Amino acid sequence: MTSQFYSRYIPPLSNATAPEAASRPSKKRKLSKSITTFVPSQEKGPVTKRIAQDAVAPDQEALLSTKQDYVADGQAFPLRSPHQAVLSKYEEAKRQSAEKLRKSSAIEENSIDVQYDHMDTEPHGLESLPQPVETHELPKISMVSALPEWLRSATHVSSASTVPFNSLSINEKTATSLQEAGYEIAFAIQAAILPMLLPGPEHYHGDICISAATGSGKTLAYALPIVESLRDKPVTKLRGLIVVPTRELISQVKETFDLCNGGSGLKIGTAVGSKTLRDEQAMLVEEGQRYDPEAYRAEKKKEIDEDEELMDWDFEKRFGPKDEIELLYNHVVEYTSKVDILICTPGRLVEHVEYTTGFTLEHVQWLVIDEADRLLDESFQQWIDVLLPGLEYLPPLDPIQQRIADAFHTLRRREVQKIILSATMTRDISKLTALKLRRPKLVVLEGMSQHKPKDGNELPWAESTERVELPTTLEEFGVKVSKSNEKPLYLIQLLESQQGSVSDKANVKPIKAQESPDGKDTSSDESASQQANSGGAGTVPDSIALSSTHRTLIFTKTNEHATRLARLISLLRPTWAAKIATLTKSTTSASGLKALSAFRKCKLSILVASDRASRGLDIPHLDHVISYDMPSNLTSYIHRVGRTARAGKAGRATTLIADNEARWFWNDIARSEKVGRGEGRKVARIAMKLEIGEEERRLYQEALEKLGGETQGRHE
Ligand SMILES: Nc1ncnc2c1ncn2[C@@H]1O[C@H](COP(=O)(O)OP(=O)(O)OP(=O)(O)O)[C@@H](O)[C@H]1O
Repeated sequence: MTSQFYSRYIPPLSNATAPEAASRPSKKRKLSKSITTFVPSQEKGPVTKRIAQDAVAPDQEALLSTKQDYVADGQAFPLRSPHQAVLSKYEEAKRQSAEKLRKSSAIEENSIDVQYDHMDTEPHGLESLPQPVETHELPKISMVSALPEWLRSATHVSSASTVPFNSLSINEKTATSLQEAGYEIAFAIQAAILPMLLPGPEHYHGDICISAATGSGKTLAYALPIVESLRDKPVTKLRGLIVVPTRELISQVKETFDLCNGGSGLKIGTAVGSKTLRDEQAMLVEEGQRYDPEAYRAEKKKEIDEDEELMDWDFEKRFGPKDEIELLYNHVVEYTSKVDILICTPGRLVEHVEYTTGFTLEHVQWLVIDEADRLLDESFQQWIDVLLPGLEYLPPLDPIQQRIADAFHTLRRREVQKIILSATMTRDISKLTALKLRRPKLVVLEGMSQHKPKDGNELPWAESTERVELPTTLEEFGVKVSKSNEKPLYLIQLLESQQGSVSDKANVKPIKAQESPDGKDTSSDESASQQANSGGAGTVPDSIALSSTHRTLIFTKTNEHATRLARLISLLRPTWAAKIATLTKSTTSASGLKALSAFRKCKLSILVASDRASRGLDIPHLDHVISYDMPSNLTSYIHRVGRTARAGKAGRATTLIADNEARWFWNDIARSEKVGRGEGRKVARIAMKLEIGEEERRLYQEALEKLGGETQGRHE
């Protein structure tokens, strides 16, 4: 309405029609400039007046056009100041532009009318337009201060604080079996955790999260107290539940439990998924019968339930026919657990909770989640949502117990001791909250390195809990690969370099990283290649045999890459073929375990694996980990290299770095402030000059073609 009103009354700009023009909301107002003019006043002394070019009242305009007087508060004042000349020029310019505007307005009049009909504009005076309220930037909150108190105030354990096992209150039989296995001294994380979990004055009443480097002995830190607490239980019930991410880890964790179990008679079971569910069910739950006339009568009443029939039908379809047991008169079926402790993957656990009749979590007292960050990252059939209700479930009391409970207002609550562990423990509170931890405590194993950020200040104590520690005995190297299509040849040369006697042929030489005062690594490719040994064999070194004691674990980015790389190595070095195996997600459980076992026993020298093998695997005396493909992130790097240099032993980790990966690797891995390394340790650059002759190159091409043909054949 307003705009229509204005459009109808907008006259062409002229002195005579100036009143309407002055009050019309002009599109050009946006462009208007304010001019401050100094005007002397006879009565009040000098006054300052603002003139808006397009908002001049008609009477003012008329006066202004005389170039003699000026208007203030509706009154005309003669201009007498020394600025008169300047003002006159301004007035002349203004007059000319008003003239121009009038002409163009006359032409555009109609169209302006149309535009104004549709414009929702409001008249506006000279007062300043409302501006957005100035906001003050909120003070930055550090990530650490946003964490709950228990995550900020972790208990820090020095890696030097080890104690003999016999100083801890553990059973004599357990101590003996540990001693027989060569375990005399409890590692630092064990020395810290065992008193918190074993009965005694230092026992901690609450859940414990543990962040400690790879190979620091976390498995024993939880296995030992669980066995100690359950060893005297007269009846077998499922009381301990250990959840790990992979099948390979299950058998490894079981070995540690077996070690602690010496003479306790506890039954330790596993749910791996390598057997059929039905076979596994038979191993976990015993079906028997109990004399109970009352329950028998109740059972009879609810027989032939349609829902039950449907459930049974579904069950049989999926798992095969159910074994029916012949029930004696006045007897009911009774299920009992065949295991005290169960080690399982989350997927298999969910299947047993959902489909195994008689499988119950109602007696579980210990829950361990190993490699917690990985398990919490992946939902695995919402395993936590299936698990936790089972751990919170309270069986109904019999009438007498119920009356006593009511009389004393007893609050019934399950107290399951939860232990959450990882070398790269998550501080993601949303993930940890899902575990419903009770009075949680975070225990962090510190490295030997005293971390100092680049500015020389000590990190705030809490912030350092974000760091991950690498084993202090680990040596790390980075090898630049100039041409990524020759990466397999670099790998072969690297593998040959470690076979003792041939090391001098391999043309490998560590380069001391040259650190500039600002911490930047200045060692260039040029300097690297200059320092490299220029000699080389230049022929096909097919006579080089793999050392029978030296083992290398090679990581690739996918299962497919691992399989192809293992095959390519075999094609390039046929004499090695019998000493190479792969471990990937697609490897069957049985063959994976077989390969691992052979690798552990040094029957295999090279294991090519995907990241499936990067978590938790313990291969004693593994010499070398090679990241053939770059790890996807820092966490993955930490776990990969952590397969070596375990339990205080020496170990090496080498990463092959393509040109486009170099910046990320050196900045985010090698020089990351989030990583704690042993005193004075840093990732060393290795200059490796590829020394291959024409014959080797030809063989390489042939091998690639053969591999390509095989892969194609597989996909056809
Ligand atoms: N007190 C000890 N004395 C000697 N060896 C030990 C002791 N405790 C553990 N070990 C050995 O140390 C190795 C590493 O232990 P473990 O696998 O528990 O490490 P971890 O901290 O769980 O590592 P990761 O984070 O990689 O899973 C194993 O070979 C184990 O047998």
